[in-house]
Amino acid sequence: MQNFTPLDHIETGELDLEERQALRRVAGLSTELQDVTEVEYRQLRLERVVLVGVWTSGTAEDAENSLLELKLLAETAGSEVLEGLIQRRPKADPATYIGAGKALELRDIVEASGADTVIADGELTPAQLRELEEVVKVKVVDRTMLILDIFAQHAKSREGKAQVELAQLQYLMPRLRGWGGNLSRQVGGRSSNGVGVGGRGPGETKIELDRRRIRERMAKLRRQIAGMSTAREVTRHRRKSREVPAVAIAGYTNAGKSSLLNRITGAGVLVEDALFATLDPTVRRSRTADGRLFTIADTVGFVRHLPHQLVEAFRSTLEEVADADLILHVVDGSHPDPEGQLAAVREVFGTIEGALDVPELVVINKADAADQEVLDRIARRERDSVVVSAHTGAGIPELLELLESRLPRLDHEVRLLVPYDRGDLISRAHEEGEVVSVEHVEDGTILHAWVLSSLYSELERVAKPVERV
Ligand SMILES: Nc1nc2c(ncn2[C@@H]2O[C@H](COP(=O)(O)OP(=O)(O)OP(=O)(O)O)[C@@H](O)[C@H]2O)c(=O)[nH]1
Ligand SMILES: [Mg+2]
Repeated sequence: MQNFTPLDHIETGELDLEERQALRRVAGLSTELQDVTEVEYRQLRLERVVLVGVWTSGTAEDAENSLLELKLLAETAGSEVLEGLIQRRPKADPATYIGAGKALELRDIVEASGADTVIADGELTPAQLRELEEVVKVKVVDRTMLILDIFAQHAKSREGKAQVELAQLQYLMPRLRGWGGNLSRQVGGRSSNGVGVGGRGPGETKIELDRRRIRERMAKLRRQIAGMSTAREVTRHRRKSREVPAVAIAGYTNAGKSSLLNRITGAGVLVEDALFATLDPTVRRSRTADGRLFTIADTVGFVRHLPHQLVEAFRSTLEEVADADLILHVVDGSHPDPEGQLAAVREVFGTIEGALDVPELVVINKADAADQEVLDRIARRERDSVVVSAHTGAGIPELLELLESRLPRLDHEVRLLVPYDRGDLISRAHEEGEVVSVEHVEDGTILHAWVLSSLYSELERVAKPVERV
């Protein structure tokens, strides 16, 4: 087939399929179907998809990587990928995304493979979606919709859910007119109660809402999100004012950010070989070898062409990164294109105010599975980097050492008599600083410790210097 490059290694594994069918059978026996969560319900719907991409620039390898990532995204959303096709052309066809002739070929492939959905590797205009759908005769979903869908499946917290819904509505708004009479089929999926890929969240029940009501809903969500991020800001401010240094783990999705957090803190954070396993930032407290307290936060993963609606909606979460004292930028050294991942993440950093000013330490992860040559190549390019494996623990001591050397130091030594009614200051010295000794005497506690400047100035105000200790 001229111009169309099938990717034969894109087939979904047999085991995967078996697992899914097993899941389907067991769940189907249950009489409590209405009780299963939306995510579980979603897994009952096995979707068979064909992927299609337009390759306009870059190498053939880039194009393949992009489609392989789309395959992972599709599988993360619960689909079974039947085939992947790429068309080389100077730019996407304004009418049908791929060329008209290729659209017909695609229709034949869809028919022959029994696919029920086509996923296009880009953001399509409403008209392109509609026209391609008319040719191929099955639902067409684009990359943006797919990512929004995954986020909708994974959002757990109230804030995360609100952020995703806002992003979905933003995506939907300009498409309301374009889809016209097709709207309910488009948004609601293919069956009457369908929540297929791209159909979750603002689906059926909201279709009847007119634009004005959607706008109202969006305004309400924005207010809610603003309220929730205020609460977070208060927490963050409190953390800041106590001068506990903050480390943020950021990076491409599936790079191993949560695994690294677990390795460093022993926190039981969900690790999954899935994209966007983490949507709600987890903050943990940890200590350096010399006892200094710091916080370390896991964050939502980034992906190439992260829908701008999502960047917007998740801004408050991403600001966590801009506020940190240090960013651990995790990259998967075993990925075919780690440099591309680093660049994609930095592009998102560029859109968050202040994020580029935060010192960044590149953590090249999955050393156990990566090519030594590739590891060396990245390490040469990224001068401020360390090679680790969250799995085996290799390189973690070096990482911690680097991390410690980058955190604000406890550079004030105090020997003070703290009055008994200020026991809180003693607790803080234990929490934030390094206590050498405490001794209880008649009129207070004699504290000998190393502390940060904030606590130092407060101690200076209320405590009396002592000679001995
Ligand atoms: N071989 C190998 N695999 C790893 C390593 N670290 C993480 N992984 C695997 O990579 C996958 C993703 O790990 P996570 O820690 O969930 O990655 P994440 O960056 O938090 O991913 P998202 O939250 O989805 O963005 C899992 O299957 C991990 O087991 C490593 O050092 N070596
Ligand atoms: Mg994670």
